[in-house]
Amino acid sequence: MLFHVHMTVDIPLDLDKAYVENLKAKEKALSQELQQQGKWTHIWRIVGQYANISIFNVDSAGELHDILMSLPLYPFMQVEVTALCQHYSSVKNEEEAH
Ligand SMILES: O=C(O)CC1=CCC(=O)O1
Repeated sequence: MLFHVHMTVDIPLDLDKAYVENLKAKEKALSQELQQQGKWTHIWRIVGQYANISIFNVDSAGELHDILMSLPLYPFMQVEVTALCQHYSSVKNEEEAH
């Protein structure tokens, strides 16, 4: 199942800098692990915002939920999830679309 996920990060300015850098490093490591596994297939920075647009390819909505909850920066994120399915005009088959 494909999901479009819009993550907006808002970290309080008074948090300890080392703590924040550690969270970001953990976030990056987990994100890259999930990308290597083919579960987090795209991540794009939204220009001018501390936000990203990502595409996830997971087995279920529940799996996506668990992944999002496990993100180290999750407590400081607003997350909007949109479920995707194949458009009838798409020239790609479902596998290629991933
Ligand atoms: O910086 C962000 O957009 C938040 C984030 C998600 C994965 C990652 O490495 O950073």
